[in-house]
Amino acid sequence: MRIDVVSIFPDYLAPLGLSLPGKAQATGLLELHVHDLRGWTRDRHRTVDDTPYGGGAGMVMKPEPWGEALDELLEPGVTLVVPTPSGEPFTQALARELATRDRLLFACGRYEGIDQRVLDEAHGRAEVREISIGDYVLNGGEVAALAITEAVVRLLPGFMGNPESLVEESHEDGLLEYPVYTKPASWRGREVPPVLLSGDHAAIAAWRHEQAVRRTAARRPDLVPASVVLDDVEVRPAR
Ligand SMILES: Nc1cc(-c2ccc3ccn(Cc4ccccc4)c3c2)n[nH]1
Repeated sequence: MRIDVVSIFPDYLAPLGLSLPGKAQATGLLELHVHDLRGWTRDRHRTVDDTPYGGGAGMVMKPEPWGEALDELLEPGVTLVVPTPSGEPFTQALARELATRDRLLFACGRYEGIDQRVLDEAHGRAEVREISIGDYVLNGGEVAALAITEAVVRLLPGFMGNPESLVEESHEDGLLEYPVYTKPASWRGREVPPVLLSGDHAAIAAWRHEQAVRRTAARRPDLVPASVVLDDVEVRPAR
């Protein structure tokens, strides 16, 4: 997979060269290119923003630099990913979908966002996904680009040492992760649940599933499948 990121803060994406994406780059499974949007400005001050039509606080990112950046980078077969507070929710299912693409191009906005005409024009010639990583407001798209990239890259075949670890993890089966333990068996007077030391793999799997269902019911009732009934778990109604 090739990933391109356009931002006015390219250094913000430096962490992509480390840890998981870093390893993937080293093994040639991921090609990462980070670009400074100002490289597509034409004026002496390298202007990327201006006041909003219709008034209001803040500034809006000008269409011209983005238009020229996308002219160069949004080639056929590239999926444009635009982080935004008003986007479709980023989920594990969406991460799996994006992991099937050959190329992703992240347009990281700042200020109050990117002139809408840039996105409208892009829709006419590419797959454009406007994505929110949560119901909170960031100052720009870079943090979202880092999060989406990490969630996608770890799903690509060959990137994770043990692909088995992807199968039973949080949200893959629609449930939250069960609690995990490691040595020592006793720590500050707290013991590891005995079933985990039993060697009974069927009992361990059953215990882990029940723990995942209980934790999901308690913390994310919105994720609990309707078919599951738990008589002794307090399920707080969704707010
Ligand atoms: N999940 C999520 C994504 C973002 C996000 C993404 C890109 C941008 C570009 C500018 N801003 C700031 C902004 C604040 C308010 C209204 C509109 C834009 C961004 C925020 N916040 N939260």
